[in-house]
Amino acid sequence: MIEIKMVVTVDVRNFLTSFFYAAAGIWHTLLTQRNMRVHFAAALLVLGLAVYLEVEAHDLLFLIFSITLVIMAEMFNTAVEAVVNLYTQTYHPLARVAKDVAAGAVLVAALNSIAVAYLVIYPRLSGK
Ligand SMILES: Nc1ncnc2c1ncn2[C@@H]1O[C@H](COP(=O)(O)OP(=O)(O)OP(=O)(O)O)[C@@H](O)[C@H]1O
Repeated sequence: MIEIKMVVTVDVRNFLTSFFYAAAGIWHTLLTQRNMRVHFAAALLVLGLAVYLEVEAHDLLFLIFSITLVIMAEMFNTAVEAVVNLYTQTYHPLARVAKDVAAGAVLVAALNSIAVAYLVIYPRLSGK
C-alpha cells in the first residue's frame, strides 16, 4: 500500500517536471521567434472574431486545429534551427536543406490557416 503511494508520487512529480520543460519550450519560442508572436497575435484576433461572429462549434474546431498546426510547425522549425546551429555555424548544403524544409512546413501550415480562416470568417463577416 505504502509502495503504491510512493510510485504514484514519483510519477506525478515526473509528469509535472516534463510539463514544466514543455511549457519552457513554448515560452522560449515565444520569446525568441518573432514569427511565433505574429502567429499568436493572429490566432487571438481570429478566435476573438470567431466568438464575436458566433461561429458554430465545428467551424471553431477547424480554426483551433489550424492554429495548433501553425504553432506546432513553428516550434519544430525552432527546434530544427537549434539542432542545426548546434552542429554547425558554417555554411553546409544539408544545413540549408534542413532549415529550408522546416521553414517550408511553417509556410504550408500558415497558408492552410489563412484558407480556413477565410472560409470560416469571411462569409459571416459579409453577412453581418
Ligand atoms: N549553416 C547554414 N548553412 C547553410 N545555409 C544556412 C545555414 N544557416 C542558415 N542557412 C540558410 O539561411 C536561412 C535562414 O537561416 P536562419 O537560421 O537565419 O533562419 P531564420 O528562419 O532566419 O531564423 P530565425 O527565425 O531565428 O530568424 C535558412 O533557411 C537557410 O537557407
